[in-house]
Amino acid sequence: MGYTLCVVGCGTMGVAILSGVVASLESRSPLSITHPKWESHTPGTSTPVGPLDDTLPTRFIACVKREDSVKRLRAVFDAPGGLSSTVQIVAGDNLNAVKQSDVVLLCCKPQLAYTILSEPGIKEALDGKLLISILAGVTIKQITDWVTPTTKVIRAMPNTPCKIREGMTVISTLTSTSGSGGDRQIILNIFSSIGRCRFLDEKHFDACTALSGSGPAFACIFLEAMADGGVMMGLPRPEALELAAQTLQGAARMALQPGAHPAQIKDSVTTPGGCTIAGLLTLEDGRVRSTIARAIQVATERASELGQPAAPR
Ligand SMILES: NC(=O)C1=CN([C@@H]2O[C@H](COP(=O)(O)OP(=O)(O)OC[C@H]3O[C@@H](n4cnc5c(N)ncnc54)[C@H](OP(=O)(O)O)[C@@H]3O)[C@@H](O)[C@H]2O)C=CC1
Ligand SMILES: O=C(O)[C@@H]1CCC=N1
Repeated sequence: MGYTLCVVGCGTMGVAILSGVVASLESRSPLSITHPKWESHTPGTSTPVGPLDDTLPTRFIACVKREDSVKRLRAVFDAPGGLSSTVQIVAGDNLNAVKQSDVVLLCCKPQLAYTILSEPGIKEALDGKLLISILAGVTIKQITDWVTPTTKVIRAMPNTPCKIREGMTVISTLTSTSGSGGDRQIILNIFSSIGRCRFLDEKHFDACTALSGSGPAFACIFLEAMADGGVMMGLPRPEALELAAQTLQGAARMALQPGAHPAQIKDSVTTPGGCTIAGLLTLEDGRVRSTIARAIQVATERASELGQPAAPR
């Protein structure tokens, strides 16, 4: 019942995904999370208290490189409401973790993927398992070439709001077999528990990486700039940030309503001769639309380079 999910390279995104998935499981009732065991540690308890289907993880392992990072993750997971009892954290032992897992989430830097997958025994430990890569710029074909043919390689592009279960994840599978049946359900269950998720052809992945993967950073620049404007006009900083963040959230939620369109939302705010049109014209004078759109274009082009060997300079 349930399965073990291992995050290899548990940094910013690994933490975001694990936090979201475990929080999602904890919000279900009755809940069954297996407290992890590790060879050199006292075995933890495993006390399922209710039914779970096989497409949900019940045990979690987070792998990092440095002992320092174990401490850092402990601080994250030991925080009030943290996940210390449900997530086993290990440094420098990817092989053991992968061996004990059914599904592996690869969350290291793109340039480390080959090195990690080439560690002795890893390929064999991945035999027949689901390997989900969130690496920017590294293709399914590249990863497939680095593992054995029985490993089912999936590509996903999540974003940091997964941490609060407001993520956007795009998923791609190269073949119908690697994304079929139970596997598809496993992937959907992981990523739909931490936000929205949709399947898209891999050819769109670099654009998705730029738009939704990098997007929280771009959105926060806009958010900060709005708040700065409020501060310039005398608003206290905390209130300015709250107003900006909630306004962006509200507008985004309206845009996600069925049949909604951002132009219609904009127009509905824009009273003829009013203050909104005055502000909008200033934004247009600053070429805000093409600047933002070009940022996505440039980020897409850069994403496509990330999985490639560095060109000589
Ligand atoms: N940041 C983002 O918003 C997004 C990132 N991505 C992709 O996610 C991936 C991770 O990004 P991010 O989370 O920001 O990166 P981080 O640098 O925060 O995390 C990388 C992690 O990999 C660990 N690591 C390094 N070497 C090894 C190793 N040999 N074995 C196991 N773990 C190792 C590091 O451990 P240690 O701390 O010990 O060094 C670190 O915890 C990237 O490929 C990126 O393209 C995708 C979508 C969004
Ligand atoms: O900046 C990056 O390369 C990663 C990928 C998407 C978000 N962060």
